[in-house]
Amino acid sequence: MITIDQLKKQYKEAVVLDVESLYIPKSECFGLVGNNGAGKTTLFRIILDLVRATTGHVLLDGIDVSKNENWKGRVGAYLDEHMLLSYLTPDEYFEALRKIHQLSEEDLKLHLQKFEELFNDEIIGKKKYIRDLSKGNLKKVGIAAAMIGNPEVVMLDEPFENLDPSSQVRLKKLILQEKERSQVTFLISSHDLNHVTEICDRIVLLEKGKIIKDLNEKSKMVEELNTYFGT
Ligand SMILES: Nc1ncnc2c1ncn2[C@@H]1O[C@H](COP(=O)(O)OP(=O)(O)OP(=O)(O)O)[C@@H](O)[C@H]1O
Repeated sequence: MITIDQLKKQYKEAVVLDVESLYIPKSECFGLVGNNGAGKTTLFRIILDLVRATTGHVLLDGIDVSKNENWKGRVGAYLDEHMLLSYLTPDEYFEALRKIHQLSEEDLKLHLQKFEELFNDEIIGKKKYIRDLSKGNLKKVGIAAAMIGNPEVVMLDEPFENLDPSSQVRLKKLILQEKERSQVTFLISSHDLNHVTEICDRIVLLEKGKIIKDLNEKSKMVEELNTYFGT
């Protein structure tokens, strides 16, 4: 589904990403881990064409994301709060996205029902602007927004960060449900090794922009990552 080939990102002399080759198949739950500055967000931003690679390319089912717009309706993402419209309430924001994705009111209602447990009665109908939400609740709005319109690929940067423990468990359940029900391909970057190893089929470890481990055996994942991070 996603093919990455000879991808390099350089800022002046500094090479911050250098991925020779990476293939992410449909419906894989792909985890990306690495220390601060390893290049995780840069990789996500290049896949979303928010940042242009210095060399190489990212293909989504053969479409070069930097040369063609046709992939955009198939991918949902939440990287940070800059992706939200902070002057709207969550209800207004979801309504705007409903129109963009040309969904019926019933479709949106059904979509938001999936997030009822995660929202914990803090998000919908509260007449609070997005800019005034707590960090965890902001994240919940962003994740729900990323998944509107049944995208085939969902990219989440640090989805567990700032969520309370029960919300973290609810989010894991939701991701696994969506993967089962709709064969969504998830790309998840995280510093939370427990969560990411629990839900991901495969974990790639980045160090200084390079892939140094590509793990897909559950038992080995935990052991190898704990050894690497000294946890
Ligand atoms: N616009 C930019 N100009 C110069 N360097 C940049 C720019 N954007 C990112 N970088 C550098 O690229 C490297 C990778 O950053 P990136 O944000 O991708 O790391 P990360 O793995 O997501 O880190 P973290 O875990 O801290 O979020 C860092 O050294 C960062 O300083």
